[in-house]
Amino acid sequence: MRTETDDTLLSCENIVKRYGALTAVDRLSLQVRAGEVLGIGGPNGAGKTTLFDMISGVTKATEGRIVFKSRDITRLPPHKASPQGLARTFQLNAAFDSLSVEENVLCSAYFGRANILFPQLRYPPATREAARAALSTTGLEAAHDRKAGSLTVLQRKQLMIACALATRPSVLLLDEPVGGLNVAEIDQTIEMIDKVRNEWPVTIILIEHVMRFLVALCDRIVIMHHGRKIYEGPISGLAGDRQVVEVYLGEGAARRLRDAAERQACHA
Ligand SMILES: Nc1ncnc2c1ncn2[C@@H]1O[C@H](COP(=O)(O)OP(=O)(O)OP(=O)(O)O)[C@@H](O)[C@H]1O
Repeated sequence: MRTETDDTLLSCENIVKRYGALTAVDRLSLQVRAGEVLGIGGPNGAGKTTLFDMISGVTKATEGRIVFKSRDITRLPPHKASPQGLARTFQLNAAFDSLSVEENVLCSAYFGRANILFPQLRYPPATREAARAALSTTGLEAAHDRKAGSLTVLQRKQLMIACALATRPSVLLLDEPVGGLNVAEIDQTIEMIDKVRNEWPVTIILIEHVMRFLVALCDRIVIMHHGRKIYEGPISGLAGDRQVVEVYLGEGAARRLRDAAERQACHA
């Protein structure tokens, strides 16, 4: 069933990804509206990263169609998807360790923008401005000349987000942005994503297991299991969904989630 509306920015239509006999994503359909923050959850191996891989062109869908800004992007490779307005981060560090923070962000801002392998000695002013704004939003300005290899885990995650932002995306895909961070760092990242929302005209899709992060930021959530969508709706409905509790949350997490959603509603 198509539920596309006028403000649909990205649409996945019955997409499938098979790796040999394994079906990692199984006829998944999804619409993302301009301006929303959509969370994607689900157990390990559910197909969440594979979904991001297909949208960002890192891997090609076996079947189905991905439409972005009314254009079929199903077969676009990453260097062509990026200038269209799609950017992503990865679960693990994806920076050039021997380059500085600023050089990493400049490389990203330039990615896919010109038909030459190496930029001129001087980047165009628009590239420099995008890099500067991305460093400012992510709080990395003071670390701009540090080598990426010397950064803390939190700073590396901030750098991946800065690199993605510098491409000036319409849709930003964040793959486990707080995985491995402590509570204070998770709170700092929530503040940063809020800042991204306020300062950049961007729609965000994020994969995360940390429920308080999802509760704080997401307008809507999709839960995947064995490559399929088993839940789509508000976070407040998750703890009452029997299948989600059974295959993903468990009773304890469902209770904590209910409490967190109530606290969030009180503060809203
Ligand atoms: N390149 C690949 N070749 C073969 N199988 C793959 C490949 N990439 C992913 N898979 C398999 O596809 C399934 C879905 O993997 P995926 O990484 O998308 O899950 P996930 O929901 O992101 O899991 P996690 O929460 O652990 O990151 C898994 O069984 C995984 O082993």
